[in-house]
Amino acid sequence: MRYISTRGRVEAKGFIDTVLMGLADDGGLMVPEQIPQVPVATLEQWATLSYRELLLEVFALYINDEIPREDLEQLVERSYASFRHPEVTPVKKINESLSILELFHGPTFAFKDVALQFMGEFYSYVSKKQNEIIHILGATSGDTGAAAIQGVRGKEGIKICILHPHQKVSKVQELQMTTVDDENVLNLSVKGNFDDCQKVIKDLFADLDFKGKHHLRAINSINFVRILAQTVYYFYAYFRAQESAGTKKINVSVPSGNFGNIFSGFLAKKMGLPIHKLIIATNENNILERFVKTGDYKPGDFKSTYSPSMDIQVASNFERYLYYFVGEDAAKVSEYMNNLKTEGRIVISAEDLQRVQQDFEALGASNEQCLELIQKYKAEYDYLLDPHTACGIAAYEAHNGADEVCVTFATAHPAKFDEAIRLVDIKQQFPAEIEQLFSKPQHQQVVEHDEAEIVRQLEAFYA
Ligand SMILES: Cc1ncc(COP(=O)(O)O)c(C=O)c1O
Ligand SMILES: N[C@@H](CCOP(=O)(O)O)C(=O)O
Repeated sequence: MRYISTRGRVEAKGFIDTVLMGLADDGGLMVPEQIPQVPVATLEQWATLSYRELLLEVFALYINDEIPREDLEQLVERSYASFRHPEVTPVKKINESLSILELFHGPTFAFKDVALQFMGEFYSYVSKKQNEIIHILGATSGDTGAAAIQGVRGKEGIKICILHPHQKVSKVQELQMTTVDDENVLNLSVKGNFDDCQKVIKDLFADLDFKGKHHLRAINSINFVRILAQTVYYFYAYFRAQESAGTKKINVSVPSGNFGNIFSGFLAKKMGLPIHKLIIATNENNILERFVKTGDYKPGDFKSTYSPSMDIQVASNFERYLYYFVGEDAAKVSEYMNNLKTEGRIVISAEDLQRVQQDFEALGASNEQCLELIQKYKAEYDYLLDPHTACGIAAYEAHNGADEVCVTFATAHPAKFDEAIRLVDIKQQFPAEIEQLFSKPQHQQVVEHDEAEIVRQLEAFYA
């Protein structure tokens, strides 16, 4: 398998080089040259595999022989040894039409651990095997940063710098990132929002001299390996839902911001997994909902909500979807992305919108809906939703049809977002791993939203 850029101006690469490249050198995102197809007979065989076995099968379709099978098995073992649940991502049945895929059993209690524990091991492997310098640079609205730091803290040959928006992440997210005292970790708390942080890192990755000089590597979902690792749990969730769905169609409802998680579902669907609808759940930052309903992709005003990890206007992975939407025409993607830059929007025709709506439904939940659902599910099912998952439930309730079942993704543990949980007078007990963070000293540099200042910090750190 070779990988190419959505903008068509990068020579095809193998898997390891694609991961090391992160953002494509022409500013696009890397995608596989062809999406591997999984026949129905293979899906039937995969249906009983464990999470780890499934991962090996999915990855085998994408990495050729660049990582020997035994090495991959060890990477997988090490990656998921830190998970607190033997199934890695268990599925809980809530009622006849709803199950919840719990993606928060990793070390930092959010879905990001699933891909980033693997990525930490992968970078460590490549650093040792190929003597590569790994200087990670990432942006976070709270969860990616915590998971990435946890995945590589103290690892030889690796340094990591994470930009997070100052005072716009939850207290637990901030503590998870900033109480780490390993010397290979730098936290920059940027006076701006997540979109500002993401733009800075995209600019720096697009500056090929800077990227090359400092050996910059990406951990955000601009990196294709993140997408691939997230694809595995779509298969796992589908197979669990299938066990009791009978003849009903299976939907997934996915709390979304940067469009990485749901794009992994789109990829799984394109590989042949017969998911019926991909339901995009956002909060009041509802650019994705507006696109699915009207065909107008236009960043709006940034809003701070109770689900801060999804406070995102510019959804990074939307470009990967566009690539498939326009029939893998890189010139057309470049034109659309240029429109976004110069005119501030991408508009598609009513006819094309119907194609979008064949795959996707969408809902942007309000802050009030989010709190109501946290209360309702606690009262009716004794299940405590985190506010992001509550947005997923709102979208499931709005869009799941009578002959359909839905797996809603629980993307974070409620303990990470106690600010919202307290508003509905629910007192939760923190897991010990989170409780102990409150007594630790924090390490972070607060910086202006100023690229030159951030560059100075990075040059000193990576030297
Ligand atoms: C808890 C949580 N839910 C949902 C999302 C949205 O996922 P994505 O950015 O992949 O769309 C994020 C952040 O990305 C998150 O941290
Ligand atoms: N919500 C994310 C935002 C970054 O998304 P990514 O999937 O591109 O890493 C976060 O928690 O940081």
